[in-house]
Amino acid sequence: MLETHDLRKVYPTGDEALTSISTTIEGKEFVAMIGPSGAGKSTFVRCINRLTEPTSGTVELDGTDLTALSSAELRDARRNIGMIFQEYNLVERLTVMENVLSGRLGYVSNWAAFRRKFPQEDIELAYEILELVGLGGMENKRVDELSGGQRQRVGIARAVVQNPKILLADEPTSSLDPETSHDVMELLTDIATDHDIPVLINIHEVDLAVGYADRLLGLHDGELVFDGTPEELTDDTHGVIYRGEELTTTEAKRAIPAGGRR
Ligand SMILES: Nc1ncnc2c1ncn2[C@@H]1O[C@H](COP(=O)(O)OP(=O)(O)OP(=O)(O)O)[C@@H](O)[C@H]1O
Repeated sequence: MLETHDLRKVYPTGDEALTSISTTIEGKEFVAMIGPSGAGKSTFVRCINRLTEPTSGTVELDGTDLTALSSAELRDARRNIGMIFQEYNLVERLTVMENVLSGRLGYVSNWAAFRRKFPQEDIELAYEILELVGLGGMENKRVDELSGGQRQRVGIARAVVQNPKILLADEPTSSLDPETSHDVMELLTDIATDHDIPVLINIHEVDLAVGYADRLLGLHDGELVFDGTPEELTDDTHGVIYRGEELTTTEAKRAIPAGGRR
């Protein structure tokens, strides 16, 4: 279970990207964070694994406060957090298999990691996950020979091979065409369900969020102003998230978290 308490981020420029975000994500939930450009979606996702250092507040993963860890401890803890990036963050000149296995680097000794020697069971797991993401038989292809959608599948496979406790995705569909975006969202849904891993993504396309997520978190100006199901995203709540409007109906107010805009 992931829990954030009063998570706040102020960048050195003085921009307050997150005000005080408290929320919980658990089970096999597929959660999509939505909101206008600059609302703080990316900052929130990146604060969870401290790719961006939060200014204050805590992030607990299964009871461990990640914000209190030393950098060595954080390296170990990050094994539990799979991360999928907008621009894939793959090593282009390496093969699909080498990229996927890099998700196991945190589990092998430094020497084995240096020599890229992985146990047989890691290799078998990687094959299994490549099948799962629809890349069976492509393990020896170089990543720079793949399409954007295939690259993102490699990125997803690399995150899943870690056996993480949560999967985070920072704009996983932004670089993809609409059809491929649907495929990737479907894949993430299947992973949440079949692997029992909660998935948290931040996403621009509201229709994709509504079509696939179990739950939506709406950010406006660094404030969590909506926490509800896709069905609860009405014109009214949409206005709260995207235009900072006040709520007018009681139905909409039900979907606003404690501490959020009322
Ligand atoms: N490295 C940074 N240094 C200073 N300010 C930053 C930095 N990164 C983000 N910000 C600011 O923090 C706020 C939130 O940015 P963030 O990228 O988290 O929003 P977002 O909702 O993900 O936006 P988008 O949908 O456009 O990617 C914005 O005002 C942005 O300008």
